[in-house]
Amino acid sequence: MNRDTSNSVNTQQDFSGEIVVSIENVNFAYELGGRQILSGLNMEFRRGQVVAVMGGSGCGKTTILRLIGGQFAAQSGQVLFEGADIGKMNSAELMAARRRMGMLFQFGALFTDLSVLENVAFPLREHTDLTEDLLRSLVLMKLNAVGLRGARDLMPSQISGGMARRVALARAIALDPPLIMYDEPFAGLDPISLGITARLIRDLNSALGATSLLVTHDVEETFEIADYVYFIANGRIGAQGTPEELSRSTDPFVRQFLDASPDGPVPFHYPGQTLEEDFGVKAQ
Ligand SMILES: Nc1ncnc2c1ncn2[C@@H]1O[C@H](COP(=O)(O)OP(=O)(O)OP(=O)(O)O)[C@@H](O)[C@H]1O
Repeated sequence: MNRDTSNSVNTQQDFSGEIVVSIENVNFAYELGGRQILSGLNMEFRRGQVVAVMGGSGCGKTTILRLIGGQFAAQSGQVLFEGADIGKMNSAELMAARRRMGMLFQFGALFTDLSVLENVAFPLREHTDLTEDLLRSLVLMKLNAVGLRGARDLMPSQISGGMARRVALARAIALDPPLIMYDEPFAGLDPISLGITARLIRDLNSALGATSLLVTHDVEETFEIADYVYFIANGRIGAQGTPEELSRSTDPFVRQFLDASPDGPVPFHYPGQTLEEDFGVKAQ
């Protein structure tokens, strides 16, 4: 399937916030493997928005986060963060840009030998010269925001998975970043923790006046909190729109996702050799 935005759910983003991240005509392939992962990709992330990036396994969602974080550079096109081209930054500029991005990785690992308080203090100790008193107050404010001020002295082994995710969230926002990127923030959470985490992502984004970029498979929770959703397929935007627009869509690609159907335009097989080439038989 080879789609672009022009034949997908046809909407214009009408959010007034300034553009924080802009992905313009990006083409990307990893050196290893050589397969084209992103092809002429265009996306915009505006201030104040919670934007979800969804799509099948291996379609390139995490790769998009890596290009924004500057871990990899696009072969062509631009990834702009606050107007500056991430791919052209030197290492000092990249470090400064990354300080303005909060990142919560899949299963947001905490440092197991540091207390909850010290986990959240970590980025502040790394990047600022705050006095101990000020640092402690800031950390307690972040822990308060995620409802875990009382858990400050516990070690990661003493808290639940849902609580650990909230501590990781507090750590991701410790430096008040204008951009927060979440890679599968709901993975492995029970339904209650999942709901709490989703609501926190929305509330923290509003409280910080930030932009949140969410890579996720969880349609229901995501559609509750996102302002805008991009569906990726074959390295391009397969569909985009507000959750309301997408929910009403009859596009087979969108429906396959929303209805979680195994059959549809999104292929089950990773691209590769044909059955005939591998087994010497013709597929029926
Ligand atoms: N460092 C790497 N080197 C080579 N290929 C890679 C590398 N990282 C990812 N890939 C490949 O790039 C493609 C996109 O990977 P990516 O992790 O961005 O997908 P994804 O949409 O986040 O998938 P999932 O939802 O399963 O996490 C995959 O086919 C993967 O095998």
